[in-house]
Amino acid sequence: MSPPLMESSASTLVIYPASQPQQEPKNENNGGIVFGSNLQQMQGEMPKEFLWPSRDLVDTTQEELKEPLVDLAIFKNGDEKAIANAAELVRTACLKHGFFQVINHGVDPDLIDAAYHEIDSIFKLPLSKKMGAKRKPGGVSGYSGAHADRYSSKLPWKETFSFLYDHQSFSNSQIVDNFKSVLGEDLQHTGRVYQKYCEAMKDLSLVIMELLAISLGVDRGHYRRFFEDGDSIMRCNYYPPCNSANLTLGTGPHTDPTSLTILHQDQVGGLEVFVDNKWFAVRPRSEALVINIGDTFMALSNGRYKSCLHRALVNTYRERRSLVYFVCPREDKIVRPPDNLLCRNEERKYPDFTWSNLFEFTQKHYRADVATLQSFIEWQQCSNSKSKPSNF
Ligand SMILES: C=C1C[C@]23C[C@H]1CC[C@H]2[C@]1(C)CCC[C@@](C)(C(=O)O)[C@H]1[C@@H]3C(=O)O
Ligand SMILES: O=C(O)CCC(=O)C(=O)O
Ligand SMILES: [Fe+2]
Repeated sequence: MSPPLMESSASTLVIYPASQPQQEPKNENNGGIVFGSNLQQMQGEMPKEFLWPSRDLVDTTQEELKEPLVDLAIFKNGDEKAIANAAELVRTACLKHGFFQVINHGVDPDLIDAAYHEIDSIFKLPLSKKMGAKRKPGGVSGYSGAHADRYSSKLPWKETFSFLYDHQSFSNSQIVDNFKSVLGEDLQHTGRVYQKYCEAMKDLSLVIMELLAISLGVDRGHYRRFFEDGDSIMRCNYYPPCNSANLTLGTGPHTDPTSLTILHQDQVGGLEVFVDNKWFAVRPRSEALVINIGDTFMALSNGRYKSCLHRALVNTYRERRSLVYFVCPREDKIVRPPDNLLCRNEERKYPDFTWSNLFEFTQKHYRADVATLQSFIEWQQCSNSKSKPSNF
């Protein structure tokens, strides 16, 4: 029996109750919502699973944040005074909200364009093909339609495709191989584009790590060395247009559990950051990359640098895309601030943890939100007790 479609006129998505509930692990949604961009636009009332509480929706100021634009050309010129000035800009932004943008970052604009082009190659695939590449429970890699297999409420109005990037892989075709195996030979070129994109992101992330170290006054190479052998995550986001855009969110309010996020958004706009108790729009700048501090870097700086609280709105008329590279350490690395960051008698804000533990927490026990790190620390502390915090 084929599933009854709740579909209507032109373009973007279909949502249908599945005919048979599938065997899903605990916390996985059995409601049968399937969200696919290449099918038909649902009309009428918004399914209740996509409704977000008004406290998460309101208060957008429409104002743009005057965040610093950090010019990375200084690293090419080697002008130490300019580097110190840039580090000061970064420090001020990270102490306050954990967000800045970089220009002259060295990533080829044609590569960014190609990466956008390949977002379409992925999401315009038939739904059956995308479902064949579906993320496995407990892992982050693969296709996800509205995270409907994981959650049953506050579904994000988006499709995502994620994959891991091992900084130290001996193979220079790890992503090409991954695309071929999960999406087929036809997506080989897409894999090649993202292979190059991730290589460029890795190089850039290490430059930013150096700038962060300078800005915190620790050994300049400390964070660069810490992340050199990391295991990062690349995610392509596709947000279909939504005729009830004011009732839902593309990505709900959250801080990234990862270390540093390097994000490019298209010209539609929708990314917002929370500063001084208000949501501010981040103006899309094609020449810039957005940098967010994540929870793991907040811990590495002993809480000095704020993990950036942000969200993504959807648009009534236009589809939106973003390219997100989440910088992560190697999974078994102990996350702890460098000794020479801590002043005499300064208390540690967070106990030691490994990235693999925090990652697992976000995939198996907790839906990343505005309080992930604190909830993780409490969970770790009482991991032998029965009352573990959970927001599932
Ligand atoms: C460790 C991770 C959890 C998320 C994927 C990676 C990096 C960022 C996280 C995420 C994007 C933060 C917002 C909520 C989330 C559920 C999402 O909307 O996609 C998060 C990711 C996830 O668990 O899939
Ligand atoms: O699409 C965006 O602009 C934001 C996405 C985001 O915050 C995320 O994927 O973590
Ligand atoms: Fe994010």
